[in-house]
Amino acid sequence: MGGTFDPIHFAHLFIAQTALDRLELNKIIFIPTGKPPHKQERLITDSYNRIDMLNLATKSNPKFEISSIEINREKTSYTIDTIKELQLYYGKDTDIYFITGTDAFIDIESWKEYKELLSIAKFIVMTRQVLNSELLDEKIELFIKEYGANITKIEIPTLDISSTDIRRRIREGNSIKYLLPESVEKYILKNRLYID
Ligand SMILES: Nc1ncnc2c1ncn2[C@@H]1O[C@H](COP(=O)(O)OP(=O)(O)OP(=O)(O)O)[C@@H](O)[C@H]1O
Ligand SMILES: O=C(O)c1ccc[n+]([C@@H]2O[C@H](COP(=O)([O-])O)[C@@H](O)[C@H]2O)c1
Repeated sequence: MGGTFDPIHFAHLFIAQTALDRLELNKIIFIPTGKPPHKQERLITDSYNRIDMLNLATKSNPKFEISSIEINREKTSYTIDTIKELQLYYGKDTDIYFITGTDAFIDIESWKEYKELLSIAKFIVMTRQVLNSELLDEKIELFIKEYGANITKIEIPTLDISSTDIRRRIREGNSIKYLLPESVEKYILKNRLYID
């Protein structure tokens, strides 16, 4: 599961656990982006802080792992490069799924080499609000027909949590309690993240 995770919050953890359960996966790998292709207009928090928060949030779940493969890449993080690297590492007999929310997936045609990506990677797409669900379904159908894509859409209860909202709350001096794990909340306060 790729993401900026700036910071990780309960919706991320919930969709990861839902994917794990529904598809009976062996594990979830959280892959924080190094230089995200679609978020270059804003300054992303240092990768070591985002990794620290991921560690705190996932440490109680033995099926959750974190990978630094995108962080360690000098260049922009593209999902196609990540999938190819993972496929090489785990071998052909391992099924690898890329987990994403519908808000990210609906723009996949703007991703690097998206046609090839859709043909080599399996996707798990989690519903998220702010979405034209008819358009999404049309796209999924087209991708399956045109590129032989393997896409599993999972309907989840709407979770109105985002990293953007959490950062805004901190800037405005509001509480972020119950939107993310307490250990992550404490880490953010201690390290004075997102204050300006
Ligand atoms: N509330 C949510 N419901 C469903 N999917 C989510 C939710 N929050 C994040 N995701 C998905 O998790 C992945 C990683 O998300 P990301 O790290 O960009 O978090 P975000 O909350 O969307 O961040 P930001 O607000 O900074 O854009 C993306 O595929 C995104 O669609
Ligand atoms: O590969 C691409 O071109 C590409 C473009 C946009 C987003 N992604 C990936 O999609 C995931 C979710 O992105 P985001 O911006 O919602 O955090 C994250 O792993 C990004 O690297 C990938």
